[in-house]
Amino acid sequence: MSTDDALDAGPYGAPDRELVAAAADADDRAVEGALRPKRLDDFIGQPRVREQLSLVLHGALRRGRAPDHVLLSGPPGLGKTTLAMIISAELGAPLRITSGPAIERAGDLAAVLSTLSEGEVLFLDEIHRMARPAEEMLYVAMEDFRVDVVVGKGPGATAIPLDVAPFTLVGATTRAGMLPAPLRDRFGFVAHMDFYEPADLERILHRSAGLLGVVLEPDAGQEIARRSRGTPRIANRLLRRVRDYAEVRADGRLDRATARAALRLYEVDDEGLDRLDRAVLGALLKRFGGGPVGLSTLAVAVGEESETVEVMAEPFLVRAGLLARTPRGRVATPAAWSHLGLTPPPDAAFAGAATLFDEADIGQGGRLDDGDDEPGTP
Ligand SMILES: Nc1ncnc2c1ncn2[C@@H]1O[C@H](COP(=O)(O)OP(=O)(O)OP(=O)(O)O)[C@@H](O)[C@H]1O
Repeated sequence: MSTDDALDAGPYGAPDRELVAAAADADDRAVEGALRPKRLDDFIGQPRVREQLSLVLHGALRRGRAPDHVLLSGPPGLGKTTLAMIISAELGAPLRITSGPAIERAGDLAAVLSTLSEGEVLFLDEIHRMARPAEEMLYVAMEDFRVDVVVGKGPGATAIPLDVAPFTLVGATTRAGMLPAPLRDRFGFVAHMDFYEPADLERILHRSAGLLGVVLEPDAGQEIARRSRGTPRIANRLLRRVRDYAEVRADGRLDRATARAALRLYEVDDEGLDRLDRAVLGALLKRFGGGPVGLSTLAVAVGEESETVEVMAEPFLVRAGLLARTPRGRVATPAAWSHLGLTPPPDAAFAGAATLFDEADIGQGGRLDDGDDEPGTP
């Protein structure tokens, strides 16, 4: 098997997206649910978001009113769903969960909104993927607690206004830049969630190990945290894989040697890069000489959707200082070349020479020209 094949294949020869994919198998999802912190005090890391949110919630509780609508934005697996559940728990209010892709028509949203009870928290995951007509209905509902249901078609169509009980919308998005401004502006509080520090991930891992009933040795915790791409979901998932390895192949102890061996088996490298990250970097360096190259060209080269590369791989690669988004396309940094053990050609474009963008744009869907229309892009 060539190195590239090895990158493309999982431990059993099948494509291995398990460690990074947002969709875990049913078992993993059940465990993931059990590991969620239930109250704001148990939520580790993100101190700014926690403090700001705490003020929003406690201010509303003191006034006895529903709090402002909340938008949570950031890369997958950082705890947006967990925070939505915490908001409902802190308010002592019921939680209704739906998602943008499930709302294909305005009528789907009207059905949800018209059955909300007073004070209910509505969690709308992937809010940027909701149908346009539903978005317009949502603006009105957020502001006036009313929906206009249109009956009939053409000139005879009439809008029947329906009252909606005062509710709190918690929207979550990996691409805040894709939300139309009128929708974004109707959120009273926007929380930008950032990747976690390794020390916070270590605390999350020890808490999770306690809940799973296993003893995680401190240096193993450090090792897993360092390779978790700043993401609690990945940290918890790696912990479960290390536990499997310890139980099946070793003496059951979750120590550093076992953690290292398990992570090697699952193709998580020293910096936490997984198969998709390395495939993206590999294509950028080996096929496009380090860039600049457009996002969709890069995505085709690794056999993925542009959105998968943009949401799942890029934010971390940017954060790790391996890739930069520039107006002309994606560019590898010198660190990317050395990470893959390659020597840059003398004419390689380096990110340092290009205009860099604020990290807040990355993963929030900040619209940059991805350079796809650039003449000469392969
Ligand atoms: N701050 C935290 N402290 C402890 N555990 C956390 C924290 N944040 C997230 N987790 C854990 O990480 C897992 C993923 O979190 P969650 O599902 O809330 O992420 P998400 O941002 O909603 O992801 P997605 O956008 O992919 O749905 C959960 O099982 C939860 O246990």
